[in-house]
Amino acid sequence: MKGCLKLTKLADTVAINQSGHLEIGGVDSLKLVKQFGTPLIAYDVKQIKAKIKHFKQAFETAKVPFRVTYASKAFSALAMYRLVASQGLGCDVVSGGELYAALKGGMPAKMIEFHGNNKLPAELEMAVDAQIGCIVIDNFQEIDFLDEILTRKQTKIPVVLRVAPGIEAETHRYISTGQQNSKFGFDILSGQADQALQQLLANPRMKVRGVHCHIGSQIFAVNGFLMAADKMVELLKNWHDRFNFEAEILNLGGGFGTRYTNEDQPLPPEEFTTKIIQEVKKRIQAVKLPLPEIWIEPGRALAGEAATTLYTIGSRKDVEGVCHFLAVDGGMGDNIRPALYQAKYEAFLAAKPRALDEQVVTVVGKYCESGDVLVRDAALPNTHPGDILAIPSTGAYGYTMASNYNRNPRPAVVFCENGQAKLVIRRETYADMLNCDVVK
Ligand SMILES: Cc1ncc(COP(=O)(O)O)c(C=O)c1O
Ligand SMILES: N[C@@H](CCCC[NH3+])C(=O)O
Repeated sequence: MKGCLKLTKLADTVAINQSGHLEIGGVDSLKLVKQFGTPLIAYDVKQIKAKIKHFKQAFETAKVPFRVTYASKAFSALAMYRLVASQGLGCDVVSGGELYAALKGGMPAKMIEFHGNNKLPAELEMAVDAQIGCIVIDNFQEIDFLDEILTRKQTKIPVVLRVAPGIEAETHRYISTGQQNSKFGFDILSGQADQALQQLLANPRMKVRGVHCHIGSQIFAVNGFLMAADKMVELLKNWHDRFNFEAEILNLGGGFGTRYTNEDQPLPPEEFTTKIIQEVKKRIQAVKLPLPEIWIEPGRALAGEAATTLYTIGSRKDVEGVCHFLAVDGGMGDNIRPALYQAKYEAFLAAKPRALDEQVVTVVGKYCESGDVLVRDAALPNTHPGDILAIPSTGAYGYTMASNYNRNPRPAVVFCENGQAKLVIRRETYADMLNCDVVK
């Protein structure tokens, strides 16, 4: 492959400065590397703000009551909670650890909702003590745990009931959650959801504010969301007629697909959201119920495309006709997604993003696993040890799913905006990694 045209079309969001280098939030990526080292996860803050604005605008234009709740499992950092809170968003948390971080990050307690299929009693107690906005009830055991806590503390909490709407989302089966055999939420068909609602309505300490569903993640077709909306409105009508229940909130979850490679063509957030809003309005009007607040929970769609990971290229292994491996100084410890979901990414050189491709290689990490692959069949110009490789769209489920496997430290994270870079998570040190080893 000699001097081929670039095989990959760079995303529109990739900025190139006058030196021809990749620029992130107005900062030269090579300068970032000099200052902070690699691997480095660099966010363009303006991109996050723009995504937030587009989601909100869809609701504002439609003039419907709403809340956009950031699914913080996508990227849980104090700086991120602070940023999304400053833009008027709430957040969802799925563990005591995320709840702790959200509160420390300045997210108002009332703007937090708590998800999870096995919330521990201690986590529920933490949520009750903080008086968060609502607990999303997922199963019968949780009702019992929560009831015990509320009775002991002589207090109340708003709750939302999560159901599995029986929708098969078109995505990887590991990240599909709305189908009947999902581990999340109450099943509708078997009558478990009815039973849960009746139990909650009879409990004076839990105020049922609404219903929730989430069909899965990295979904491109809006159809699944529309089907879920239909199912949920049908359920609300049924519950209104049978139990006199009026929902204040209809939460349709997150899962909006984003661009990792050229193959991904997501609808813009405002278009996607507008279609969902229209469907809910139409269905609610048809059954003559008052329109509840519509909530959505984007995670990846806010954080994913905004970050690029910068790596330093190291060794390579070529066996003609057999394999071509190019290794970088990170890997599955900072991005497990290719190994876990066969997720696809693109790569280019930070110093010359538009240079002609000369080779096709498998970009691998430095971890002691053959599955430690970052990009399969990456078309790249000729590379040399020390060159900086950029992998875009790494802002969601990268850092939060990172590990210390092989005692490799987690990378640093910077927020870049208007030509300024701010370190928001420092690089882990070898000493950090021994913090929990109590036998020295
Ligand atoms: C309940 C819930 N809400 C929101 C999300 C966010 O998903 P995504 O990051 O794909 O938007 C998830 C993750 O799949 C989830 O489980
Ligand atoms: N972690 C997954 C998504 C799961 C979302 C949580 N339910 C990913 O990287 O795509």
